[in-house]
Amino acid sequence: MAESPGDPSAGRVAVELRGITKRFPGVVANSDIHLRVDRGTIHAIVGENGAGKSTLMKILYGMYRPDEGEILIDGKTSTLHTPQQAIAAGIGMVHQHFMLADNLTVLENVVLGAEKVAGIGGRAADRIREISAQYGLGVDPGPLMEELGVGARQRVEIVKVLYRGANILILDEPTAVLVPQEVDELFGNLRQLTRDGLTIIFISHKLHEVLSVADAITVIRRGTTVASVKPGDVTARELATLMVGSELPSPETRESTVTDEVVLDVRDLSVYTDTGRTIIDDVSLRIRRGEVLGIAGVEGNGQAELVEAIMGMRASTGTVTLDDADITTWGTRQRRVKGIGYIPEDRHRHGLLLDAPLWENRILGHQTEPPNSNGFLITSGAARRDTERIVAAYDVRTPGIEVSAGALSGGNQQKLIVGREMSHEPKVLIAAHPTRGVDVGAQAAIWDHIRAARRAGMGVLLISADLDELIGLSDTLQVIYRGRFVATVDPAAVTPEQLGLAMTGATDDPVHAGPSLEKSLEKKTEGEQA
Ligand SMILES: Nc1ncnc2c1ncn2[C@@H]1O[C@H](COP(=O)(O)OP(=O)(O)OP(=O)(O)O)[C@@H](O)[C@H]1O
Repeated sequence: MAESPGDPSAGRVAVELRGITKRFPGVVANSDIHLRVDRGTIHAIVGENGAGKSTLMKILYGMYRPDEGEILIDGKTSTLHTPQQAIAAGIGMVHQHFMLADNLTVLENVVLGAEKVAGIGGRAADRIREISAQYGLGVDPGPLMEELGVGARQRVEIVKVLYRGANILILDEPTAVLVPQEVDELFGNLRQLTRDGLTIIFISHKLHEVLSVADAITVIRRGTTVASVKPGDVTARELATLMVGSELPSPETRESTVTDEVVLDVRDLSVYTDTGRTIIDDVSLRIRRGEVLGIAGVEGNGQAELVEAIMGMRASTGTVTLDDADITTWGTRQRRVKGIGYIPEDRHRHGLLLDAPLWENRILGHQTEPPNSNGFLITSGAARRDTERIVAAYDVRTPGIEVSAGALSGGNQQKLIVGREMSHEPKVLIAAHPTRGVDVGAQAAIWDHIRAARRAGMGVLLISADLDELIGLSDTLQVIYRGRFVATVDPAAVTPEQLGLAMTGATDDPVHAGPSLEKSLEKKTEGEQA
């Protein structure tokens, strides 16, 4: 339907959704959604886990067909039944998990699949430079993707959708993987894009960021739009209340529960690529009972490899001791049974079987442990009952434990994994981004669970891109840069900005410069031997 003549908003509304409803078996994911996004603005979509944000964005990008409702782009009713149709209508999606191939150049990645739109080779490279210059994105078509950091990769994703002619960009939690400086840069880029008339729609759980960058905010709750607000009119607290009906939590942990008993001792760990490049360079760490050791670093500096080596998923040199056992040569399963819990960074590759029901996912990785097994056989009744318990204790929003894990919203998948790993009362929890993608309410609940387990003596290795979380939960903080620990930071004295700076390799700031843990470990070891 065309807009009515004389409508004062004529030409201003880039996207209008009228009465969008989308049902999945047992769930109404979107129910009578109404949304108006003005052209040339940044519009944030917020809401608790499972509220229906991703579903709505997938409808707008042509990945799902709505059961009811109408989509208007620039005032015209549009049929968006495939991403191709959405792209033709000027809509682009910047995914959170970058869809870029590491072994190709920026040019190749941008052009991939779009050759028909703008040609290839020199012409395409020129066009990339042009787009990059127009919006101040600083993207050069030449380098290989693997040479680029996270912020730069995200800008390549943005160039990629602009190259395909998008003027409405959807970003799914774009800041989840960025350090504060990169977040500022991204927001600068987004503002530049809107100044040039583009429209940005983004999903976020970080309410302070939403308030600082958005021109308008729409709140979705239980599948429907419950409020549309201007950032100047609400506080983060009010926004949280609109979303989840609870107040903003704080990760701050005041009491210390650190003991003298070392539970995990990693010495001289190195990891190499197949071609012999060093990814982890002689790293040592110790975690004591009741201690959270946080690792801060820009993504891609070796934290993923460090975790995988400690879990026995990746070949490494050095030694790993858990309690009194040298587990250096043990497989991943044995390490889990001995008491290492693992919340993986990539929940789809390492954490869940998306096609399997929730209760089978409860068993995953813990096949030989109670309540999943009696030592010989899988005890599915007990596993089912325990899944019900986890669903209740961790507030996993699901129609039941028989639905497949892939049908849960991202945040609810994460809650299931955290619940499963905590259920086995691990001695050590290796937690990579434990609250990534979960809403403020669930985040507080996960922090509480981690704090309680720490009080009971669990040691935690925490990797997180959320610097407030790292600073708030950690007893000790190490900064990892290019595969090495480059600084030890006191979480009680550092600000997120200072920590962000340290993560980029700067070491002249008095707050984070200090003796490295490796050095202090060496000293301690010498003392012990003497
Ligand atoms: N493919 C699917 N099949 C069945 N149910 C689904 C599917 N995708 C989503 N759902 C359900 O629809 C509801 C909305 O999910 P959606 O992913 O849109 O939430 P969200 O707001 O993006 O959550 P999060 O913040 O956790 O990412 C949830 O109850 C979810 O379980």
